[in-house]
Amino acid sequence: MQGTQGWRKDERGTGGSKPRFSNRDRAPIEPTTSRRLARDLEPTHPLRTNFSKGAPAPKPIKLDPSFPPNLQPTPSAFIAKSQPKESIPSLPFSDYSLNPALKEGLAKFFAPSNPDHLTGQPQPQSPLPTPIQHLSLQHFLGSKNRPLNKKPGRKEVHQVLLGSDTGSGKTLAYLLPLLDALKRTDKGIVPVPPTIDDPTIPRSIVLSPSHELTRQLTRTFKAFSHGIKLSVQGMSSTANGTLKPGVTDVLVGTVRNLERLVDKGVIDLGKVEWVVVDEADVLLGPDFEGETNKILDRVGIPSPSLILTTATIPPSLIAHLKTHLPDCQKLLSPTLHRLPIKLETRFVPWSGSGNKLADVVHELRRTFAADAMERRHLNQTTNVNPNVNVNEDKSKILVFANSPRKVKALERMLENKDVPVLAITGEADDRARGTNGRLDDFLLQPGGRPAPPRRAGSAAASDKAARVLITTSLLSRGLDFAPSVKHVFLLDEPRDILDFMHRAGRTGRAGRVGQVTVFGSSGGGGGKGMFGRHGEEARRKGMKQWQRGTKLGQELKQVMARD
Ligand SMILES: Nc1ncnc2c1ncn2[C@@H]1O[C@H](COP(=O)(O)OP(=O)(O)OP(=O)(O)O)[C@@H](O)[C@H]1O
Repeated sequence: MQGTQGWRKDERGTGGSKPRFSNRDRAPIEPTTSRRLARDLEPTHPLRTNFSKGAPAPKPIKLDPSFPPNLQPTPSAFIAKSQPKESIPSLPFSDYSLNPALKEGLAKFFAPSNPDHLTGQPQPQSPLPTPIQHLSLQHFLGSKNRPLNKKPGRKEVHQVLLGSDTGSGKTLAYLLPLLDALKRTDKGIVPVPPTIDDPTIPRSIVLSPSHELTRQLTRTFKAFSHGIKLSVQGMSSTANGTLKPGVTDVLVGTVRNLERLVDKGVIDLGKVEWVVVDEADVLLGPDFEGETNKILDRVGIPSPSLILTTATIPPSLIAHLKTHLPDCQKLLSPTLHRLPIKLETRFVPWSGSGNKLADVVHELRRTFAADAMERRHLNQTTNVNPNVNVNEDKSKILVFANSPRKVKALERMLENKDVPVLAITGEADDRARGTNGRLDDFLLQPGGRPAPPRRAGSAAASDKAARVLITTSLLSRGLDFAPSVKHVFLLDEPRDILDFMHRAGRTGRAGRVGQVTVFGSSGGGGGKGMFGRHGEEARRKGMKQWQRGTKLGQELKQVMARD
């Protein structure tokens, strides 16, 4: 099983990064040493500012009529809780006051379904909670060391922001306390069996920005819901036929789908006790804020608990919190706004041949060849189980382009060269049809199990497995890609620093090694893109200096300082 190997040392056993070389004998790619992009910015993060009790009274806050009355700011605004100064302890999951069924669920979730592909050895059991999981579990549930002082019979209402880097386990950080709370307040009474015309009445809703993420989150929830005997439904498609009527404990869906079905009367939000806004920087950002607010507005219970999760905190989210959720507690892991620890960044200049796509294809092939050599070397030097088919774990590459046109162009080129490829853009017809289809070959399934088999005889089943997925930012949010996705290629420079972090963060997840390759950055020397001339500088001086000197670093600084 690959998915649950936890935060352990370099899996390749290579002892860290080594100098890599770009294609066709061009300039060497600098080894990257550290990925902590914003190390020196951390202390100035506005959300880390502690407002002591004696601080001057906050200015009056403007109310926003588009926001639900129950979530309007209150006079106690801006009394932000300070972050714990001590380092995050690493208690096992068993030390938190978590429902026993969830503890069992965790053991199963992390239990190896297969021995390690390469060695055939059993994999390490139950990893420790990640920092954000610790912060969340301690906040919501308490632990043996620091039990919570809960007043019996008093309704708990939470407003919490969970902020942590990509791939750091934010899903479980909210899933566990949510299911625990739903179980505690579950009355377990079904008064009258619902009829087919009755609406679906969720006790909690989990909002996600895309169908693909909705399906993946639903699977993760289902991995736990059976043991704890709670019901979970996912709005996996735009059709509403799959939703069961009556009370459901968790409903996962995109904001658009949810809004549509609430309008149609298929879903009734009158009993929602908990709202989770996953990818809160997007869903409460300019593109989705209106729709998300409308949903929050229609939640019937006056003060539902609210959990926001994010890997990046842009100014828009800071502004939203200040205006609408001033009492929201910020649980921020020390790794927030950093690239994952084992993610290596490379720059590959264009060859100057005028055919950029050919350069990309060349780099794809070079990368696959390098991975194959590495695997062969590993096979020879480690105790490989002869019964294991090492081909199963061939590496995959996720390519991001900025436009569907470019996605299509690269897809055509790869197909012409007989490279099996999967291309997904927002325009793809089948995105809304209820399954992730071939995308599942690239995604991690709960507990690291292999992707569900396709129906025999279907076109997808007979396809040669694709090892290249090309997409736009559509798939850059929240999706948990399989460990075999070892590389992310950025065909175009991302629009901004936050986009870069989300795209790059699809690999190097859960403490694994990964590599992000940025094309064209060091070739031009004066480019307008995010990396621009700093790419050249990076190549010359190495990554360390680049982190301090680039637009990337400056943008991040501005994001932090603006507030
Ligand atoms: N305590 C843990 N130890 C080891 N692996 C874990 C742990 N908790 C979660 N994981 C695994 O880490 C991976 C990433 O988790 P998850 O998708 O929740 O990250 P995330 O922080 O939500 O990322 P993103 O910001 O990209 O949405 C998952 O495969 C998950 O199973």
